[in-house]
Parts: sequence; structure tokens; C-alpha cells
Amino acid sequence: MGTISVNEMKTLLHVYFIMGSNNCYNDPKEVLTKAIEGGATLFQFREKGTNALVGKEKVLFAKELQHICKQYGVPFIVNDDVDLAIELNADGVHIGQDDESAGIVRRRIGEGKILGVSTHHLDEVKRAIEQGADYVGIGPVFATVTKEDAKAVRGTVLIREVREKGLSIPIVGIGGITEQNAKVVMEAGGDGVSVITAISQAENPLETTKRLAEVVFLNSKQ
Ligand SMILES: Cc1ncsc1CCOP(=O)(O)O
Ligand SMILES: C=C1C=NC(C)=NC1=N
Ligand SMILES: [Mg+2]
Repeated sequence: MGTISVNEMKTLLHVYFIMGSNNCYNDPKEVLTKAIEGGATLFQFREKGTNALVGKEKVLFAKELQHICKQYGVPFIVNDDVDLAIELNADGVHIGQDDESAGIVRRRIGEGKILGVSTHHLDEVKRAIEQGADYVGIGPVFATVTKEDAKAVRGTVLIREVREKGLSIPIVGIGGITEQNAKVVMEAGGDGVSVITAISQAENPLETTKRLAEVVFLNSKQ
């Protein structure tokens, strides 16, 4: 655990928008602004997959989105790229099982930054907690087309398992989440939902985020 409290982390996870340049048809800066105005509580810059930006273009794009987050006071998290997170003095990083170990990343970013880890099984959750994660992402909960190498869809089995073991680690569900199914994630014991397509490709990102936030708050356990 870093210095952020469990309760503060759980609040930030309520509506966790994740996006990269290849997730949007419209201007990503516009989409991010609307998502935040609609109630997004945390943002993750996730620039990967087909046609993802690299090098200087990626850094400049990240800085543009970080600037928007700063204007609204929404923490800015960088996916995978720990060097970029440190270069930008981002508010935290999110890493997967195939990235550097959480223990090493925690030492590199320091205690004051947010560290999130993707997990797919109980042992991965326990290891993430031991190595200093502030939250875990659990998914894919529902079918997703966004992550090209997504693991098997597991529904809310692991979320329930973690809570049945009495582990209070902040949990965000991910994978195919929409306003129609977000309730399921919260009822299983999730603290929030992370979403790419449902917001980044929404007709009206502000209204969609607002509706998603309503579902999350109505079903929040705290
Ligand atoms: C990054 C990631 N990890 C598991 S599923 C997924 C993609 C989620 O995207 P979407 O919300 O569009 O299904
Ligand atoms: C794979 C992921 C799982 N969970 C979260 C929150 N972000 C990710 N990029
Ligand atoms: Mg990764």
C-alpha cells in the first residue's frame, strides 16, 4: 500500500475512465473533458494496441490529457509505461502481470503515487497486496473487444472470492462494462468500474458517464 488511504482509493475507483488515441472516433481531448464533466473520478492513459502512438507523439499526447485532468483535479494514471509515468510526474501507474513486478514499480514510483495491478486469480491479488498495490483491476468481467489479448471472461467470480476471503483491497472491475451491467460488479463487492468503449465511443460521453456514475453510487457498498 502507498500513502493513499483505502477509503480514498475506493472513492477514486468509482468511475475509472481508461482511454488511448485508438479507442476514440472523436477528439480524445473532447471525450476526456466530457467524461470528467459527466463524473469520471479517475483517468488512465492506456496507449497500446493497433495504431497506438509511440515516442514523442505519445509523450505529447499524454501531456495534453494530463493537462485536462489537472484542470479538473482528476488523478492521471499511466498504463504499463512506468518511465513515462515518472517523466510526467503522473499520479500513478497501472501494470499487468507481464510488466515489471509490483514491488519494483512501487520502489521506482515511491509511496506517494497510486499503484494499480491487473489480476485474474486470487494468488495474483494476494501478491499484489504484499508488493504494495493500492488497488487491483479484476477482469475481464464481461466480453470485451478492446483488449486484443484479454484473458478468459470470468464474470464476478474473483471479485466475490477476494471479498469472501475478507480482503479489503480496493477493487475495480474491467471488461465490457456498461451502464446496463455495472450494478453486477458493485453487488459482487467491486468499489467501482473501469470503462473504455462504453464512454470513449459513446454518442454522448458526458451523459453516458453520468448514468454510469449513478448506477455505481446507487450500488456502492460504502
Ligand atoms: C484493459 C482491459 N483489461 C481487461 S478487459 C480490458 C479492456 C476493457 O475495455 P472495454 O471497457 O472497452 O471492454
Ligand atoms: C488491464 C487493466 C486492468 N484494470 C485496469 C484498471 N486497467 C487496466 N489497464
Ligand atoms: Mg501491461
